[in-house]
Amino acid sequence: NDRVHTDQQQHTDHLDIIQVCQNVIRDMHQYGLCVIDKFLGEKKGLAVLDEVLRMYQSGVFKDGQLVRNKSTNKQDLKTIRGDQITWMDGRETDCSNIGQLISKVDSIIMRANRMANNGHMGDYVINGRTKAMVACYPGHGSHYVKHVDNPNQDGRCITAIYYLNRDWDIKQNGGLLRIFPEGWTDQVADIEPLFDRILFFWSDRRNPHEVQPAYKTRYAITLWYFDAKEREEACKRYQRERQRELQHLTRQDT
Ligand SMILES: O=C(O)CCC(=O)Nc1cc2ccccc2cn1
Ligand SMILES: [Mn+2]
Repeated sequence: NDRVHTDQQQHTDHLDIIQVCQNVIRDMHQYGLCVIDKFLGEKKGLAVLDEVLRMYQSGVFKDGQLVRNKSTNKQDLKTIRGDQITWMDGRETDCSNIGQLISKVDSIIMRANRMANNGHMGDYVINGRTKAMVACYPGHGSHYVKHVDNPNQDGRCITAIYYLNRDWDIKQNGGLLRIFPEGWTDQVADIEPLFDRILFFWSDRRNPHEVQPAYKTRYAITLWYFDAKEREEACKRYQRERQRELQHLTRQDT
């Protein structure tokens, strides 16, 4: 009966995926963002967290964004390091759980993109993504100023962020992600960076967002998915700029 069990299990897993994709399509269409909790389940979530912590201990993270912070009393600018980041493709040794997370996000994004009839999932044709960016906010007030991930059509259409923070108390620990969805006049979306939670949102100007100061180490893994056409255009633009630069340089030489 265990064979039946596994077929049954695969069947429900299959249904879960379809259900998840329908939720993603609906929420992205209605709100431009989508939050899913219990994405991997406790066991697999902890395995991913364990790999991230081991990587952090090994010192591969580089200092990310420099963030200026006007200290209230004195006028000197205290710079608070924002996030520390490292990029990975998920095939690194001893990172198989991070690899499985990436594959699961890929399958949901690609399937949702196929399932959505035209007009939904933004009419994008998703054909690739960046590597995974593993980020850590070391606490003591590190934050990320309000910004747009893709302000100038670099090809990225969906941001996917997987959070790894257990027992996170937003009042004590801060680190809230606040999204200011364009078109929502007086509303914001406050997302707590909770363990085993995944967030999807349109990467362009529709979703300016900020990370408020964190007072406990705060981990997240981010993937950005490309729209085929926008990405192709961006690469062509980049090539043209490179050509112009090179011609300019060679002209200077002659
Ligand atoms: O951790 C979160 O809740 C979101 C943090 C966040 O927005 N990170 C981020 C990090 C980035 C690093 C390099 C370039 C662009 C970037 C845009 N966004
Ligand atoms: Mn961002």
